[in-house]
Amino acid sequence: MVLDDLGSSLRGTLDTLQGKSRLSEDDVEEIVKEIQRSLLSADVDVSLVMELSDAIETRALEEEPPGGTTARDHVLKIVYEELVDLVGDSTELPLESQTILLAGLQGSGKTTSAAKMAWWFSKKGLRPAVIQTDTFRPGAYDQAKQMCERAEVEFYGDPDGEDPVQIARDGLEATADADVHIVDTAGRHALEDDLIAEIEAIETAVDPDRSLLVLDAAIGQGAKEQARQFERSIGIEGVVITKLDGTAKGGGALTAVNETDSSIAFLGTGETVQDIERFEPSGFISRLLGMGDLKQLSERVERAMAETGGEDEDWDPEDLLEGSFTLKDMQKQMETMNKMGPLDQVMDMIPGMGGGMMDQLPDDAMDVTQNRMRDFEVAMDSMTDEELENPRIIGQSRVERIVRGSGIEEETVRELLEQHKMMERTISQFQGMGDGDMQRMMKKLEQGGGGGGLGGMMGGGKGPFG
Ligand SMILES: Nc1nc2c(ncn2[C@@H]2O[C@H](COP(=O)(O)OP(=O)(O)OP(=O)(O)O)[C@@H](O)[C@H]2O)c(=O)[nH]1
Repeated sequence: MVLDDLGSSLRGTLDTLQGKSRLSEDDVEEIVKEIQRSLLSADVDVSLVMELSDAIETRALEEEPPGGTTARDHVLKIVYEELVDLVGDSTELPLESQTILLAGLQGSGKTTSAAKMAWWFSKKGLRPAVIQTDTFRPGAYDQAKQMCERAEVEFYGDPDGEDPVQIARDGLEATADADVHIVDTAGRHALEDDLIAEIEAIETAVDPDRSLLVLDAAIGQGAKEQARQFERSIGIEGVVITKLDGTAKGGGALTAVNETDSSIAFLGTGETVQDIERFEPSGFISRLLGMGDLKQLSERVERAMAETGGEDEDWDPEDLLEGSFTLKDMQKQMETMNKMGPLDQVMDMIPGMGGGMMDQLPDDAMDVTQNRMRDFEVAMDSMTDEELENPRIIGQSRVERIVRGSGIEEETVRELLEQHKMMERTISQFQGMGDGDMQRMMKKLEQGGGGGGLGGMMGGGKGPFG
């Protein structure tokens, strides 16, 4: 993901400041060098890098750390603030009726992003429609239609149409009842004159409230020229950076933002329609620096809760804080987690568990965890309602029956029961807490305490990463 290397190398450098209360010039020089190296290797424009590193250097040397602040925290705060400043605010996107035009080169992810954005607006309670005007790439129509079906949003396209401008006009008319119109356009391998002429004509026809440039995170310095041309022809209000789930560097996209004097609107983090995040500078940089992103996490939890809770009227997540924590509750929690997306993305958002901690995990740790969760679910499917409600009654003979019924190894079934006990203990600590206690607990989490719950799922019932 963008500047990923910056996060881990910076953490390493900052760790050498542990215990110091003041920064020396050498310390600052070392940190600034590390930041420059990471940003340049992530394809961030040289002048941007110099601007940022100068600002960090000046502030780190001149600003007095507030009393009681360690040198490490002081410099971390400065780096955080300057990076937030570098990536800029997110593109303004009022939750109201609007027309959005998507532009970009072939394969940048426009069609995928159109469906994802429509899904995102639909989750915000608006009625979106995607209009596909790509008459250039065979297959674009079917792809857009299928993705919109998956996103459960309205779609307009004309597989036999030859004039993209006419399709755009017809599309706006046919979907007049929708609030948000997202107009997808054709891409080309390179910025050719006919692509520019076509998109200008579409822009004139649909008169969008905002035009967004879709950029693959893998784009390097080429982003600059591309951004400049699109800016000149249609005006760019925001950038959508796609494929951030890959190994791409992302620095080129930051350059494009700077070049068009625009901002980042959305981040694409996978191939399915839900893999989209609204760009939030502070959360994004926190995550990058391994400080978690509570806002994205709570959005995901809420969405997943709405989906899992909605299917089962007997289950209310709030009950967790009252009655006993049963295996059924645990099963629901696991379903919720599955709906939240890949575990590594989720863990990155948990304060104290992202960044540095993730780096220490072996690459296959996440697969193991996903497999473990699947095994747990299969084992639970072989339990009776009585056992799920009251796991304490599960003795040796019941364990043997579950093993026979599910085909899951006895050791795994026992691990599941252990895991449940551990989570039950954690939940019981939350029970009976007042709001003030809750806030203190959240604060502790923000400062890096793990705890049971989600983290407890990671290890063999021995706590986070055990
Ligand atoms: N991993 C990953 N893949 C993505 C993401 N966004 C798009 N893709 C993939 O990138 C490829 C190209 O995406 P499209 O949406 O077809 O790109 P496009 O810009 O519409 O392409 P044209 O219509 O040819 O201009 C597809 O295989 C998508 O599945 C993302 O955020 N992550």
